[in-house]
Amino acid sequence: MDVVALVPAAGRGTRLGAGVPKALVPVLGESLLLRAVRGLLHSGSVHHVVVAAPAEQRGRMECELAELGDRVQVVPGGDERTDSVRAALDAAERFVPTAEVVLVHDAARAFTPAEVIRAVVAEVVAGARAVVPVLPVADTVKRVDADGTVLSTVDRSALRTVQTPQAFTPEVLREAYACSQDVATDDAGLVERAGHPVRTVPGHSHSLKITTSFDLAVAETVLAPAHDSESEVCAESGPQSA
Ligand SMILES: Nc1ccn([C@@H]2O[C@H](COP(=O)(O)OP(=O)(O)OP(=O)(O)O)[C@@H](O)[C@H]2O)c(=O)n1
Ligand SMILES: C[C@](O)(CO)[C@H](O)COP(=O)(O)O
Repeated sequence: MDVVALVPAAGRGTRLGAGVPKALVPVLGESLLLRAVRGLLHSGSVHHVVVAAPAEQRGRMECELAELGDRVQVVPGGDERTDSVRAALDAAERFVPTAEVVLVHDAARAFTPAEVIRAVVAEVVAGARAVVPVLPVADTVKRVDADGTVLSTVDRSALRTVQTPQAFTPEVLREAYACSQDVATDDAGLVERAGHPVRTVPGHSHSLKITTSFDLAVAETVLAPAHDSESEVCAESGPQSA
């Protein structure tokens, strides 16, 4: 099965406020972008990666990823995440027309464990057309009005927070993007609007989206050390396969 991952990395990182695009922010000496793309390829389930970069940072991101070889392409992204994914999807059709599974994975989720990547791919290989990793909601959730007064307490038992990588058949993702010019907060949202069922697999706390300076501190002290020691063990025991 030929698997391509699209990596939107064209965001500004406004909430992090690092002064450079978030994907280029280093954690223990390596950028979020390099960590995210290498994690996909080293999972053993992903064969090609198309990165959507800020247009003016395309060359810099190509240099950042050069060590990973020609299985990685970098294209200009867009103003919204959805625009960046659309640009990467168009490019993937040219670079990897043979792909049978397409993942979409935030560069900001640079510490996603390999087992999550392998799980979403396996679910599509097993017949699902769209798959997302999810976690249960740990806090009580309330609906509030514009003044901040509580309207109701939501039943959280059926609620899940959603991560990436999200996995699709190429046909379903293309159809979802062709059907809609809307901005969606995730890709599965467009697939849902196109009327297709979306399956879930367990997500992971280490797949945290690095959004704020607190998240970056968690990455430096917890996620990167754990990920780096796990990678050393995997390197010693050889590559994994899908
Ligand atoms: N126009 C955009 C906006 C976001 N992204 C990417 O989408 C992922 C998830 O977005 P988020 O974490 O919200 O990143 P930013 O948009 O950079 O964050 P902020 O809203 O704080 O600026 C990131 O890898 C980001 O680079 C993208 O490719 N193109
Ligand atoms: C796609 C996503 O990571 C799923 O949780 C998330 O919605 C992206 O967040 P953003 O702040 O809307 O870019």
